Amino acid sequence: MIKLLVSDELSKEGLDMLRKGGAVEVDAKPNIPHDELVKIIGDYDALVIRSGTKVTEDVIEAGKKLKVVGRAGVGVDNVDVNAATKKGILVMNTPAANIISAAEHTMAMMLSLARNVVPANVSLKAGEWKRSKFTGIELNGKTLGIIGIGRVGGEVAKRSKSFGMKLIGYDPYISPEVAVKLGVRLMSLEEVVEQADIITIHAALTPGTFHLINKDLISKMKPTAMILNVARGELIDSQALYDTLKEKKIAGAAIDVFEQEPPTGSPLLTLDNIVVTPHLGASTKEAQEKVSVEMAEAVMSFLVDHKIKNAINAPVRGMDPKVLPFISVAERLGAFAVQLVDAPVSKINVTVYGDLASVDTKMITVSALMGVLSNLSTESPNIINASYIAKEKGIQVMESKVEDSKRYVNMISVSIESENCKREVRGTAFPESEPRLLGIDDFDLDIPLEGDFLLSAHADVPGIIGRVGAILGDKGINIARMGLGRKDKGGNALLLISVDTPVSLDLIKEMNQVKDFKEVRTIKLSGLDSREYLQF
Ligand SMILES: NC(=O)c1ccc[n+]([C@@H]2O[C@H](COP(=O)([O-])OP(=O)(O)OC[C@H]3O[C@@H](n4cnc5c(N)ncnc54)[C@H](O)[C@@H]3O)[C@@H](O)[C@H]2O)c1
Ligand SMILES: O=C(O)[C@H](O)COP(=O)(O)O
Repeated sequence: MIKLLVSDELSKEGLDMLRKGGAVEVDAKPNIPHDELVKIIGDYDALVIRSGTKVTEDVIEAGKKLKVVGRAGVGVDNVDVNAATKKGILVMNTPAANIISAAEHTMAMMLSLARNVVPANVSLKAGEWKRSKFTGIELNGKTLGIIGIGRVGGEVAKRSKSFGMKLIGYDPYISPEVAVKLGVRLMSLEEVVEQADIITIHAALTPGTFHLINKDLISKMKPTAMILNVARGELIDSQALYDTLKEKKIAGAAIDVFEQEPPTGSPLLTLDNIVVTPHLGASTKEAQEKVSVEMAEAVMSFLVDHKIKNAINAPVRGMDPKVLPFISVAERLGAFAVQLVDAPVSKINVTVYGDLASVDTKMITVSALMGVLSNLSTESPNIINASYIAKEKGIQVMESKVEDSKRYVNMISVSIESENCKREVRGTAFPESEPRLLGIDDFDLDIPLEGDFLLSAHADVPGIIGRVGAILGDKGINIARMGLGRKDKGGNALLLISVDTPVSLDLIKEMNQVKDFKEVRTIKLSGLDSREYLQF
């Protein structure tokens, strides 16, 4: 039975969905201490989390059976994605399910800050009636600086525009067209910080965005300006923010997220010009239902049907459907090619020809690599860790694209180099048919790319096929199909026989001694035939 652990609070709807059908045994242990998680994670195939659980390297190492980490939410900065990738563990999230809630919370924080809602509430409840003390500012006509104009930043832009705000922003990765559509004038980070009346941060936390808003930038803010952070605590240098607020060098801040959560003992909590909430951006009934249901669906369909959705560390995002039938072709070609070389592989070149040359073919390269590594590695390569394992083994991976595919609409070539040789195999997928092998080195063939083979390179002399047939017949090995290729009459020839039972290595050794045979090999693809292919 597949076992799944939920280690943060997940709404009932998601939990019910995970438990529906009984295919998966679900344990919910919200807020489990880290040490306890490390102790028990070895029993589980899947882990579902929110931002509370830290999926650090020790969790990944201890997760011997772990296949997937599902983040019910956006940020995966609490997951060591590199460590998961090395181990072939899929990491997925729900990229859009809570963004409206995060944007609405940003607006709530902005309005609350602008109109002193929180201190006025405290004052009135303490028996005071001080109206002028809490005079605020209008958002109308103010300049909002949005740093990080992705999903949440974009939603904040739309809402702020309807409040009559002028929008400026910084995001090194969005296109000018998207910014124009949102009505945001793009400028440098420094200019945004200097010109904005209110700054709101919505970048993802990455090594490159840690303390993006540092002491130097904070010192450039207008003395009347306010800053909001509903993204991640680590995006702002909180010591610099504290010093600035303490000295009243800016008007205020509204903070939902902290460098350390919970922010126990943080000096920020002692200031009266800051509004804080305990990471509530996604804490609405609607968002929690959506993230939990979406994550439950995605994790179940991965565990049960081998379908991947919203992957963080698999090369499937935006994959063209055209690529799909070629995934198993590439894997089989890789597995075939590597069995043609005897020395350690130093280089793999995957070339796509024809129609495929116009689309993203990263999945084809990774699949070919998986085929190669399935014969070289004990580490169970999959689409997630194949590139990492290849790098570890010092194998150089190259990809090329050629628009002209000669005779075929599409073709893939996998060539493998080792110290003393270079071998190449070519193949394709015809519509509604099994993968086909179209050639080996200089020889053209056409034979289904499945099962086990006997390959013979020999002199093009009469009687070879008969001799091979007799040897195999003698051992009770049935020939299923046969492909024959030669370049010049009387020169070199190649025979590829698809056999019903594998040919033993002893027989291969024996045949290599026979006159006229230059290279006899057995090639095994039968392990791949029974493999469950991932769908997207
Ligand atoms: N407080 C909450 O509960 C809550 C809820 C949802 C999301 N979040 C957080 O909000 C943030 C935004 O989420 P999203 O869904 O919009 O993510 P997103 O990936 O859609 O957008 C992030 C944007 O940041 C931009 N970016 C990357 N590097 C940058 C840099 N150096 N400077 C400026 N911009 C940069 C990216 O180009 C992208 O447009 C994330 O940090 C996410 O974890 C928090
Ligand atoms: O990145 C996110 O999705 C938010 O920070 C929400 O985090 P949460 O799931 O812990 O509320």
